[in-house]
Amino acid sequence: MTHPPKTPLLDQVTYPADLRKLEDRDLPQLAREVRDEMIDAVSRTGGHLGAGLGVVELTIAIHSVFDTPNDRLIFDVGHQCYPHKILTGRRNRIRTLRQEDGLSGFTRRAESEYDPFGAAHSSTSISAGLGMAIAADLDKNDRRVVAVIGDGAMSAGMAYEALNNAGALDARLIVILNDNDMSIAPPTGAMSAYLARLASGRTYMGFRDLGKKLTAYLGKNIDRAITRAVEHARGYVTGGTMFEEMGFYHIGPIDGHSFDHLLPVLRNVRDNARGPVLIHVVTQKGKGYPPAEAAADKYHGVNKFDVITGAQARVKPNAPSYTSVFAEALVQEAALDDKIVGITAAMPNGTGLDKLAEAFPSRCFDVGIAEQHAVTFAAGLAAEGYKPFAALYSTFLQRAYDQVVHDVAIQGLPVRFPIDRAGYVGADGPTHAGSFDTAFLTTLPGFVVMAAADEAELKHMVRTAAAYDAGPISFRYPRGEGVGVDMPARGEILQIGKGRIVKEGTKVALLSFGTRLADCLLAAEDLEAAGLSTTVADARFAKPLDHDLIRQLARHHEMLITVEEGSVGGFGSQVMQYLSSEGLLDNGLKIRSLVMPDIWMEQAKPEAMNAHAGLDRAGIVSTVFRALGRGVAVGVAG
Ligand SMILES: Cc1ncc(C[n+]2csc(CCOP(=O)(O)OP(=O)(O)O)c2C)c(N)n1
Ligand SMILES: CC(=O)[C@@H](O)[C@H](O)COP(=O)(O)O
Ligand SMILES: [Mg+2]
Repeated sequence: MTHPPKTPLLDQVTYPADLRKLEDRDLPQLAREVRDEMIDAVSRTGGHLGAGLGVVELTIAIHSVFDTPNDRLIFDVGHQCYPHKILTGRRNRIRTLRQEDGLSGFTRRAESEYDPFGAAHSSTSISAGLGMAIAADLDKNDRRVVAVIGDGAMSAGMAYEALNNAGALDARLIVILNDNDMSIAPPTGAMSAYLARLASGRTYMGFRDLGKKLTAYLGKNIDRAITRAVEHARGYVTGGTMFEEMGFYHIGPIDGHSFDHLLPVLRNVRDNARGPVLIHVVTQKGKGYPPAEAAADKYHGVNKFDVITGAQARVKPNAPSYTSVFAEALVQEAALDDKIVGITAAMPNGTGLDKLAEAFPSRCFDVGIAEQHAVTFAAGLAAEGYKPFAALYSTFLQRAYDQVVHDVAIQGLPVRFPIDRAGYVGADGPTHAGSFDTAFLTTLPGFVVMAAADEAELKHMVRTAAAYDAGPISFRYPRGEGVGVDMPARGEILQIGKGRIVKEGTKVALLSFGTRLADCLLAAEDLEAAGLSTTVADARFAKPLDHDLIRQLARHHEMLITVEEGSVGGFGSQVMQYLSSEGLLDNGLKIRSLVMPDIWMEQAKPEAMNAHAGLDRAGIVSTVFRALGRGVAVGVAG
């Protein structure tokens, strides 16, 4: 175990006000120390490393030039905020990152006045920054607003909606485009190619210097009309960048690791900008840590690691991950059906579609951070007879809800939705929890909504989805590894709308949707030990429901408990709706629906989050005992 780094200069800096007392010549040393501190901290906590390493100088320069927190600084996504947190009074907690009761891995308003806006889902910073800039104008307050957005985040439509509006409002907003030519994976899309051209255009760099001198010459009181005329003239000569065409004064590209570049430009813009400015900085993701610089993913998200070697701690899994089971099953089906195609929104590795891309490069599409486009792009493919698997994390699917409704469900198009990271995800906390997908999909007429109880079930659901062409179909599964069940060589085609009894009993019925089945089986052991004969069933489908199974459970048990790792409004609500409409609640059936509590659950280990939610073995048993009016379950294991 390495010792925390020696940081004599950083030790003098708790807040940006301390940083602003330093001389410019001290800042490179401060950057070295911030980098060392961050590498040591993340080596102990795990987390997002590469992005933060790429913005150490930029973060220092911004806090040095702007009067934060009065001037607002917003980071897009926020995964690159660790240097920012170290410099804004949170260094003493930086080794609690992403742990229960620890610092968030993203910016959070509740955590610090230096975090004026929470993030984690990408491409929101310009919109939020514009709102704050307009608020400053309305308040007749001259505070500055700075939004730092990455090249990956610039691939999402929301960023253009905001640029478009900012240009039209002529708002005093400073956008810093942090261009490291990386998303999580190498970036895709025409914007990425465009930025690469901008960053490499020698002439462009030359003229920029003139542009900067010109800006410096334009004093504080220069009339906006003249400034805009100059900008258009410059744009005309240089062929105008897209950003200038959208009304932004575009500066750069400049070296995002050079204080000689950063400080004069930021001071210049701070003192002279009268309208929207976009500063294009070029940085390196993973900068300053050779293992990260050398890695294909630039150590975007890492486990704990050895600082000396960069080797990440690998816990030997007891079972394959759900993501890998999905990927292998999809490749297997795609080999048998050339109509199967895959779509990811900038998450090829996270969703496992990188495996499909390796096997069938022409049938796998990374559309960038563009979930809305991903879903309607998939709908277009389905309209032409293809079998698109739009693989999205549950939380990111939220961004495309209207596309799911309007472009897929209403038209009944057979788009397949593999929903990964369903349920609590652990360290990424409430912004990434997969809580609402069952609720927002089961309300849609014609949708088939499944959840895998284990990795074998997931394999069946991939095959079932591949074979199902009658309309949209989804199947959810959690982050992490499976339960270790035997796997079939190939999945079976499940009968749509049919669940299964896993264990027969007579008094209590536990009806699970998804991977809570394992805890239901453990709870059944405890209930049997307490003299309560218990049935355990796996619903498999939240839509269409297995009405025969539900009727049977309701009529032949004293109590029915539904269990799901999702919000209210999902599976349990569908079951209650059915029971009430069929009068099956009229004869005294005791029923409880176990769901995620109606709170934003803070980050912790997923099993702890499920325990806090009452969705684990102990929580299920306690619910039964309370419903039966018996004391808290005594001697319950787990
Ligand atoms: C809406 C949304 N989709 C996907 C993600 C997952 N994600 C987190 S960071 C990232 C890449 C961001 O790239 P960039 O903005 O260039 O930042 P960098 O990591 O390069 O600093 C992605 C796709 C997300 N946070 N939000
Ligand atoms: C910052 C971001 O949104 C992604 O990096 C996300 O944290 C990935 O989640 P997984 O680690 O579950 O793939
Ligand atoms: Mg990037």
